[in-house]
Amino acid sequence: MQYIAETKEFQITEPTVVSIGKFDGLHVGHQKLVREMVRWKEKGLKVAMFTFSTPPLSLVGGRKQTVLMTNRERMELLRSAGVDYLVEYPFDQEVCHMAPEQFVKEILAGKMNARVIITGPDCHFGYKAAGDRALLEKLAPEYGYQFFVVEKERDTDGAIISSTYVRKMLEEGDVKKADRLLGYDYFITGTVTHGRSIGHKKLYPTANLLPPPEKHLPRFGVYVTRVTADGKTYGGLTNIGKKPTIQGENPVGVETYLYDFDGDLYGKEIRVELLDFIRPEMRFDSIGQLKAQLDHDIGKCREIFRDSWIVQEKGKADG
Ligand SMILES: Cc1cc2nc3c(=O)[nH]c(=O)nc-3n(C[C@H](O)[C@H](O)[C@H](O)COP(=O)(O)O)c2cc1C
Ligand SMILES: Nc1ncnc2c1ncn2[C@@H]1O[C@H](COP(=O)(O)OP(=O)(O)OP(=O)(O)O)[C@@H](O)[C@H]1O
Repeated sequence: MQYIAETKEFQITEPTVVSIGKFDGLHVGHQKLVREMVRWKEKGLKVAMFTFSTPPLSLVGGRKQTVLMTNRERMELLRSAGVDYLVEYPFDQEVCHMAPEQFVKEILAGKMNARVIITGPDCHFGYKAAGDRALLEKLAPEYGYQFFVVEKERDTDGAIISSTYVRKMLEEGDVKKADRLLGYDYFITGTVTHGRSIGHKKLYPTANLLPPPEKHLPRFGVYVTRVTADGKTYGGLTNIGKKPTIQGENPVGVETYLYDFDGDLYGKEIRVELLDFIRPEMRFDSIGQLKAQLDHDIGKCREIFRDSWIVQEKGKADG
């Protein structure tokens, strides 16, 4: 896949099938759209995604806008979905003020070399987001592309799947639903760092990671997780939050106890996939009480991994 980021100076010469959007999380609705695009490969088109690069922590209405995926994670998922070109266009004043027709002419038909454009029904682009499906349809003959709309994929209860909806489910701690909407298990990756060493002295040893500031985190609490570290997969129990039992202001951390692991992960990159919500993060009156709760949580969840294929299956697949 060719990754074209932070530049406006590019020209795709191969004919393409193009879509526009944020594609945050690449949920099952996005995946349906991408599958429709990939079908055009047999007709000789390359799959090209037009997205805007999101600054690491953008402010929307004065509120920090977190994302399901960092730009790098999105790039990796789009690559494995079969995308040939990923354009992360700088989101600046010029493009914000571009007339919709000019956007179609210069960017979609021009730089992206679109012969086919596929979007959802609510696609918007250009100045004041005035460009829409009607305009794309109208301009198709003039700029020599075919235009198709993919209907919105819905959840089993009829709700339209969107990145906003997935973020909301995570905020409510409903990771099972979020995972279903995403079509894969929501994950957080990062490098294992040193905590305050209270864990291995008084509690349990844990692998701590500080998530990137833009990463959307679920409700603070304890989650059953699958952890990949050093090419191996482990069952885990992960606390996401600020450890209110421990004095002082702690940064938001993702801290995992790994089952059947005895080793050192400091400095290594790990991937923590969220499978189920166990309980909210709580403030205990003493470390002793927190320890009693951890004994209980760890014991209870060991059963989940013993009875389940979750970790073993992944282990087999990894060879
Ligand atoms: C499974 C699990 C559940 C946890 N639950 C809580 C909790 O409810 N409240 C809390 O204050 N800390 C909780 N913690 C965090 C502990 O306070 C933390 O492991 C300990 O302070 C060690 O931190 P350190 O690695 O920085 O030394 C939990 C940790 C784990 C692994
Ligand atoms: N559920 C869905 N089914 C099919 N296509 C979808 C679905 N959701 C979004 N799309 C399409 O994917 C493209 C990228 O959309 P975008 O990432 O902006 O959507 P979104 O998930 O609805 O995000 P947000 O919640 O931020 O509005 C658009 O063409 C959009 O219409």
